[in-house]
Amino acid sequence: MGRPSTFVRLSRCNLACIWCDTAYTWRFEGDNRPHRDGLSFERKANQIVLGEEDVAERIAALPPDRLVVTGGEPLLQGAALARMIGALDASRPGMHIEIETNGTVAPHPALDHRVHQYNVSPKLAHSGNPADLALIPERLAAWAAEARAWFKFVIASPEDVEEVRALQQAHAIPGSRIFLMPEGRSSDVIRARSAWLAEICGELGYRFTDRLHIHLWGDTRGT
Ligand SMILES: Nc1nc2[nH]cc(C(=O)O)c2c(=O)[nH]1
Ligand code: SF4
Ligand SMILES: [Mg+2]
Repeated sequence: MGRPSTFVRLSRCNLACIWCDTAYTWRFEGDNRPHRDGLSFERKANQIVLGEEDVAERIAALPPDRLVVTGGEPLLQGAALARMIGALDASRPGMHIEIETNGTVAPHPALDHRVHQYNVSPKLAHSGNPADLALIPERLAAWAAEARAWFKFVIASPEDVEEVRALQQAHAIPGSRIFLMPEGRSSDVIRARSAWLAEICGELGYRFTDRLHIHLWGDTRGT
């Protein structure tokens, strides 16, 4: 948090979280999966198609030496991402590459060896996703065994933490690689939840993480 980074936000998601703050990446016309806002987004206005070389050039032209690929679910486009990062490596070697993922998709092998860090955010029951789509046991076990993977769970109420503890036990996730983050799209909600969530993290030995971008810029796009 706080490190200048270039973000690439990829369209489409295989999950549909009720509180998703980037529903414009997936809830296009005709997609009626439930979402708290009930908004539907015009695909043409919210999805642009760029070639891999073009994306690499745009990243190379920006100052940060850290790239965060997010979404949507970026691992749905793993092979294309591998080619994009290959092109980027030719023009800007040494970039630190992070991938954010909901943890349901295995990274494409051609992509995997280029990644320095995975930010894995499995979705709990309060996301509204069916557990058989959101929590895939062999995937969770694979991320738990992957030293580059850091887990981040979105928490709306103290009861959600019980679910984290059960997943941690069931899949042998090291507690030292677990972050808890409040659910919320405004500073007020995040601050109110941070008060009890930070205490719980202290008690259980998890890391707490804030949502700095919301405090700085609010729930806006491009941030
Ligand atoms: N409402 C809302 N709260 C959140 N807290 C963490 C989120 C995330 O993107 O991980 C998130 C999100 O996407 N939406
Ligand atoms: S997995 Fe992420 S991008 Fe997909 S719906 Fe959930 S919060 Fe949104
Ligand atoms: Mg998000």
